[in-house]
Amino acid sequence: MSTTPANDPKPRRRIGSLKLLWPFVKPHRMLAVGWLVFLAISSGSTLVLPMAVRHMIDHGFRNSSLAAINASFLGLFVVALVMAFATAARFYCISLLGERTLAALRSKLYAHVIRLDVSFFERNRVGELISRLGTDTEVVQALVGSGISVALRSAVMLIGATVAMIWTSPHLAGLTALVIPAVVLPILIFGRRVQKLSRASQDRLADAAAIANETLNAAPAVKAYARENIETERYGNAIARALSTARQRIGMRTMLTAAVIVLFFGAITLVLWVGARDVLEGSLDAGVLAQFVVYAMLSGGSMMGLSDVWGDVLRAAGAMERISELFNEDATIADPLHPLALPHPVRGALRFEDVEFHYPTRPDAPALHQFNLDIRPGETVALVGPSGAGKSTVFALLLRFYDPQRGRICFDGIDLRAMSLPGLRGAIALVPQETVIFGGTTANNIRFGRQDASDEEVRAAARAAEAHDFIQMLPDTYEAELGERGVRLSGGQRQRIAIARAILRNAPLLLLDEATSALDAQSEAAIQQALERLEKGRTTLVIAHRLATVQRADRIVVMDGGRIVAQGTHESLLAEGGLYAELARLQFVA
Ligand SMILES: Nc1ncnc2c1ncn2[C@@H]1O[C@H](COP(=O)(O)OP(=O)(O)OP(=O)(O)O)[C@@H](O)[C@H]1O
Repeated sequence: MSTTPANDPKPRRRIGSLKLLWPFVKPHRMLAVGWLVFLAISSGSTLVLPMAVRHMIDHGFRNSSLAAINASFLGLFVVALVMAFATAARFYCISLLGERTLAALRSKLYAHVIRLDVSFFERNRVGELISRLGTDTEVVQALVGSGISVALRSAVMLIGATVAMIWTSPHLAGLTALVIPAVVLPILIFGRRVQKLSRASQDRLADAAAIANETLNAAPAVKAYARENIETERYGNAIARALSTARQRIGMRTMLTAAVIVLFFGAITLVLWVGARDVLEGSLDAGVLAQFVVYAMLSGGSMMGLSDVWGDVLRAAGAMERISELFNEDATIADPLHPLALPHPVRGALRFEDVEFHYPTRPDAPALHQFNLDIRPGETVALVGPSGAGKSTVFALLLRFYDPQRGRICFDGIDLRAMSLPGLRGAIALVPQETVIFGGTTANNIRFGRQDASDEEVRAAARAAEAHDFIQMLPDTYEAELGERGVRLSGGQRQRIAIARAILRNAPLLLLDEATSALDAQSEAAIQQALERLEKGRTTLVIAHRLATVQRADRIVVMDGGRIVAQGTHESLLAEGGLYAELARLQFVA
């Protein structure tokens, strides 16, 4: 996903990526229109000011009647009032437009990313994604909320002041035009370099953010291995790389700014010098020269505003390009055009037909090989085998986190790929090896299993999962805040929350991945009963490392190296000897 500056696309295409912003700006175009109107008013009133200056110099002071002076200054004040109001209104419109655009962009980006395949999250570091949601969108907001405003205002002022300069003195304006290329050229040359460096520095920052995210999330592990110094150095190096790119960018921009100012004021001084000689010769009015000077200053200021903002435009274009890369990522695991629904009621028959599968990141290492398995409705099947045998992979394929490269998997006779994802996943309850607890109350954490469950149902599920007792001991019981900023649960407690979720989900297919591994013997015995009740009447696949779980199963499937090497009951497999007997002898302890 990260692109090296060396293969950067052409700047024109880069700037073109800003077009992608339009759908986010469009719903708020009235703000943009309001902004344009106020921009016109404020720019207009600014352009009127020099005329008032000329008027005062040419007439006001010479025929110094008090009434005329009063009128001049009152006029000036009114123009200033209009300018103030229009400027404030313009600021309001554009800032709000920026915020709204950013909010819409962030929401849409998140909604897109969260739907991407599981493999996408394996290929990309979460820290980097968070940086895109944060930093990149902020850069874009800076452009929409102020950069574009400065750019357009400067452009309008530049055009207005230029026209006014020509109108004031075509002779001096012509001279000015001759020296303009000397000012514009450096902007173009340095601008391109600034833009390349902008993108590179954003990339480096995202790298650093990814490291921080990874290590801060695993702070206990870092401490346990006393790696604070090593990690600090790693992060420091990443920041140093970001800093060095940023320094190059700042250096380039500094040169750009200096060059523009020197060249511009050089040009203005030259023109003024000629104008002053004209005044001395009597071919030019002093008032006209004064008016021309003010317009020239205005156009100079605008020009600088433009050169300043050009860097922002390029930065935002770079950021938008990175954002659009994310938008261009498509989920390959997606709903078919005309999804088939599971029968009513769901029976729960599963069938793996000649399944071949390797993880996208490991094309040379098949995780499942010639995998064939038929599971009857309501059957409880235990998957056993050494670590890395492919047991969790069977679950990942059933959940359609990945599609097999060959063969097919059917649920009640329907190929998983022919179903909608919510249709398929809605029929599955998973108790994973690692339970994730989200920020929120205990009740809502259990409700993760089924959003619309009532408080009563949540409690009943907790009771059945043997979680009620420990929840009662929490401060605020079911309303206790869990997760990062709340109560931390033990491994066994988390596992019981996960089981409660599965109970609440009440799905026809139950996937238990070492569901009781973190429990003590007493809780496990109680939970085994709860699970046994839960398994009644639904198809259950259990990944088991423990004898107790395995003996409960109707059938045991022994896996090794991505294949099924034996299957049967506990007794028959023991009698057969082989891998199962060996595992049983070791009590399945992995
Ligand atoms: N996301 C992944 N990307 C690449 N390879 C993976 C991924 N997950 C698992 N593998 C590989 O696929 C093979 C099967 O892994 P799997 O997790 O299915 O084994 P398992 O039998 O569940 O092991 P365990 O009992 O240790 O959990 C292993 O060689 C593993 O390294």
